Amino acid sequence: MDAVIKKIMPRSEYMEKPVTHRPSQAEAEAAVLTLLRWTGDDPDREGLKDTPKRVAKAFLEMFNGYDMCPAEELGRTFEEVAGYDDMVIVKDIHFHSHCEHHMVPIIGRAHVGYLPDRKVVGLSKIARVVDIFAHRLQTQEAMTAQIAAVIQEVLNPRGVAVMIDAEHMCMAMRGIRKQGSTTLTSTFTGAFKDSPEEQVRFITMVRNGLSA
Ligand SMILES: Nc1nc2c(ncn2[C@@H]2O[C@H](COP(=O)(O)OP(=O)(O)OP(=O)(O)O)[C@@H](O)[C@H]2O)c(=O)[nH]1
Ligand SMILES: [Zn+2]
Repeated sequence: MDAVIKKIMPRSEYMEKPVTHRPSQAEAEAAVLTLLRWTGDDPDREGLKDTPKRVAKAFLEMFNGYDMCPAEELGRTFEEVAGYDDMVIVKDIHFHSHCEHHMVPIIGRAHVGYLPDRKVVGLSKIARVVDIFAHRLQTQEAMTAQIAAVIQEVLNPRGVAVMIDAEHMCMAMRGIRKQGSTTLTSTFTGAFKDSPEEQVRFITMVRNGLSA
């Protein structure tokens, strides 16, 4: 597995744990204090006294995707699946991310399918990969492509399909202020890319829960 990860790392930096040069906790707290002042509030008042510390801690949790390697999650595979080689879809994977433009939430659901080539991966690992990428600053397009690419490269299935349906709070809370508008993105690789029928089957199964 290490060899596989090493092989893909130079090509796909986002698949490894990105190198980060984090500031100190004190620097992070000072930055939050500045932003509190930027809101117009008084950072010295009782209710805000511990907020810089809490926000710095919350950031470590919400952005823990920078400390994890999505390729590693897909390392353990199973081959004893009684010859099953048809589509596997994990749908409705709810996630919270943050847009890289405004650092406000993206709330959505990912649907991930693949066509196994002899081996399958634990279902939870697909959701873990979604979470790792979600816990980094994102655009929806990049997140969709990254999930598909890491599954394709590490698992090497016959094809991968990823669809994301998400609401961007930067469009709801500010700016254009459109509530309830959602964005759909999809990436298809391998047999999904080559075959419109496989794409339709994926979309139908995601939408209906059953194939047509
Ligand atoms: N393509 C894409 N755009 C995004 C995503 N998240 C946020 N955006 C958009 O990024 C754009 C940034 O536009 P800018 O004009 O640089 O910034 P802005 O003045 O804050 O834009 P407004 O949101 O229109 O007020 C906006 O149109 C956002 O809607 C995403 O995941 N994908
Ligand atoms: Zn945004």
